[in-house]
Amino acid sequence: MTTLFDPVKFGDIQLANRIVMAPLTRNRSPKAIPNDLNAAYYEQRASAGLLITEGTPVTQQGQGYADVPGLYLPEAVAGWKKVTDAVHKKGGKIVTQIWHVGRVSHVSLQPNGAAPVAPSAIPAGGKTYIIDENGNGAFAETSAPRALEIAEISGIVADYAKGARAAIDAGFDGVEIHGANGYLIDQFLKDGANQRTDEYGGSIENRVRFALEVVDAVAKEIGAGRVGIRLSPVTPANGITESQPQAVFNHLIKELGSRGLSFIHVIEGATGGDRDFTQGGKPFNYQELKDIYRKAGGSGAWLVNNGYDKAAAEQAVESGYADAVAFGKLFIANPDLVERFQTNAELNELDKATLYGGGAKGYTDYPNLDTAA
Ligand SMILES: C=C(C(=O)O)c1ccccc1
Repeated sequence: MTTLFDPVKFGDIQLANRIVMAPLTRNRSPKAIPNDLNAAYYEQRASAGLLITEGTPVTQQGQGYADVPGLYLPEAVAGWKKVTDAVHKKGGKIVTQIWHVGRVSHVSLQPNGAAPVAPSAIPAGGKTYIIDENGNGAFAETSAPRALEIAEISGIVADYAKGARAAIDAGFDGVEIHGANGYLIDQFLKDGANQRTDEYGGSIENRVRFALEVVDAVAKEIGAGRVGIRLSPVTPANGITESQPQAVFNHLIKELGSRGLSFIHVIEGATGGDRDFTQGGKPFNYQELKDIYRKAGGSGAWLVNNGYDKAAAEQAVESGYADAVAFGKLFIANPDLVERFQTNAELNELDKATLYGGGAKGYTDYPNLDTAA
């Protein structure tokens, strides 16, 4: 019987175990440049089967929060090299999550203070994290977006491919395309954010077009076996809504089945919240989604996430439903989560006050079993 501690292949990427660190924004890379503290943080967690870094914008236009690391400056690629070198020296594997926030941004973060872009001029609502006029981190309402002109879209698709190339140049083992949590790709997928009347809006076939163009461009650039995608069919994150999520994601996953991807990463329920949350008036069927993917020829690893503990993760893998499980908050507080699971050791408590922004406190100062002894 397969267990969490057995190796697994994510396309071209070989994992030593099936315990994955989920992407986690931590806002500790001033000027969007990864630094030595970031390298230490990821190195501490290198025993994961796979590290998926925090969301990494492919352009400044794709940046939605202050102090997140990017992939669009040469200094940032050099900064990421420190991270990948440190993780690889520990025998770890690491991919970066390539990201464009779309409407979830603020004019102070955008090139020339411009409006954020989106499929349609529909605000996300909610807040984002900026650096205020006094140089302090602060939460601010997201700015009203403008609708992308159709002529702009191919350029953004190319930006993802450039970002993926930069990721490989920075030493990453691959990329995860951020297609979840109400950001740009999710905005195109869902009818609450996408009310376009051209070939990128209206029908389900049109609304998945942008996601598939990004997948194809990134796979062409770095090889499909190094490309995963994160999806969140029913999350309400960042004000996103969809009236028929099962139909949208069944169609998308069928299209992804023929593309030879490394992995499919699915957030079940509301991101960071209720696993049973749904949209469209009926429960979402995740098993159906996976079955359609496999039936369509999808051989990528099936990675699940959101609120799993060790027992639930073991059940998901041992039953054959999931190939691996991603853990977010547990990896923040437990750098050696794999060893703690293996030895049934007590887990560190998460300090919620230090999740975003700041320095080593609540970032690189969580004890591992050796230091705690
Ligand atoms: C990248 C994020 C996501 O996917 O939700 C994110 C961004 C800011 C805070 C928490 C999470």
